Amino acid sequence: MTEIIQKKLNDSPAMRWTALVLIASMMFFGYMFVDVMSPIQALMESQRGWTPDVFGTYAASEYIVNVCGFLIIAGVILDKTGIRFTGELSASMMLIGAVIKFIGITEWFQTTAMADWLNSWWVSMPASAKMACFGFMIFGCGCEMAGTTVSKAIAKWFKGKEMALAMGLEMAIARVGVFAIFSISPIIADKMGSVVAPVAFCTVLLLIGLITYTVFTFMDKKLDSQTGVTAEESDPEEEFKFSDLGKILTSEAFWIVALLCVLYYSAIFPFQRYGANMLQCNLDGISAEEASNIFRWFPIGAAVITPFLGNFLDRKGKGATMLMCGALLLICCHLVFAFVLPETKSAVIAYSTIVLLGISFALVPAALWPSVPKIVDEKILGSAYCLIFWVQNIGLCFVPKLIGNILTSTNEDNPAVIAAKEAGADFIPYDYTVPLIVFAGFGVLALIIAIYLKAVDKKRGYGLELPNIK
Ligand SMILES: C[C@H](N)C(=O)N[C@@H](CCCCN)C(=O)O
Repeated sequence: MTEIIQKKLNDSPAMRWTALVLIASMMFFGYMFVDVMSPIQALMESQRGWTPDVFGTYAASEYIVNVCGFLIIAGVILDKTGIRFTGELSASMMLIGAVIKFIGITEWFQTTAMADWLNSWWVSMPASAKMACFGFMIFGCGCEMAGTTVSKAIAKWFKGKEMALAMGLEMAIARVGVFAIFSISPIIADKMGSVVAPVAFCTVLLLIGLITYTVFTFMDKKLDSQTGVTAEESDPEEEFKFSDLGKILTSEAFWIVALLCVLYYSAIFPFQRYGANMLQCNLDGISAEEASNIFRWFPIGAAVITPFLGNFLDRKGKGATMLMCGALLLICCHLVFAFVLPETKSAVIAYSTIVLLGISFALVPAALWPSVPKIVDEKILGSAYCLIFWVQNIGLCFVPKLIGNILTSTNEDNPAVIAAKEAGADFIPYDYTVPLIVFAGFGVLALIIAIYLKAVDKKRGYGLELPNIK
């Protein structure tokens, strides 16, 4: 008897890589929007009165609704409704949040009765900042939900194929987005003479992201029709149930990965906020711009290396070992920044440590996210990703504030800082030793958990050290 083997859409490399480009575009534009204001903080202060404190509140607003439980609901939505609906919902929420933020910072909005009312309470936060925070909260819900949806979509399309490479490429593309917006946001603001222009530009890009994801949903529908997955045919046994959430939360492997994730990322993303300033404080006589130029090798280095490590993971495995190496590198880098750089003030050490930190930032994400499908069932993968993001978002929301407080309190008696403040200097030479030790401490805990994960993997046989390509 002749068996007819039907080729599925994702069996074609051209089709599955096209799908990746379409979904990664949405994240590329999303990551651009996240950081659109970061390089124009000084302009926001002069044009809209956003002090560093207002900026801190604005940055935290991205995560606050997620931390309050939205990501748990997002996981249920993702597993109940699937990647097509959730992706569209996420992209729409990102767009709606962006539009609110755009309106909030326009010249026109500042003249409205609503702005007068918003200015009448919590007066240290201007009306523009309150509206921007509200928009950023909605955007943040959409962006984090999109991040988990994209991971589930890649796991579906690349299962048994180049899954880690695809996840690595998606993250690399997103990091290029951060690099791109850091470069072009000040140029657009300068050319158009307003902080509104870069935000408007990124809002339009989010609309394009919604369109690219919509195109992907047609491809995904076709794939489901080929694999025979339709709403009517789905097996009740295979359907997501609320009790599955309990299964995830009582799984030891889930908590190991979630804790590793929050500890590692707490020493990365919050550090990213202070990194350029830390370099300026530790290297004598360099400007903020020169410090940023050194620091930008960090995300770009990670973007270049992540796909190669993803490819290595697909073919050779060694995921748990990669997590350990990444955490170890992180500790070494933060300790070099804390103790070696202030003594030597060497640009060579600064550059090489930034590159090494970039390698760490490639090793851990490249190994961490493709490991999740190995430890949880596919039907609860969306919830597992969302719950990991939820734990991680708690760290991302509060660690920047913690580091800010530590930086302020450990520099209260610093004569150089006191003198610079009294002179009204633009640049304050902070001593970053204690915050950097705290970052290294997160790395030590992440390393201990990574070692434990490797031991658990050996015992339970999750296959974290095995290649993905079968
Ligand atoms: C900030 C966000 N929650 C996050 O963890 N981002 C990861 C990538 C997660 C996988 C995306 N599909 C990152 O390393 O940027």
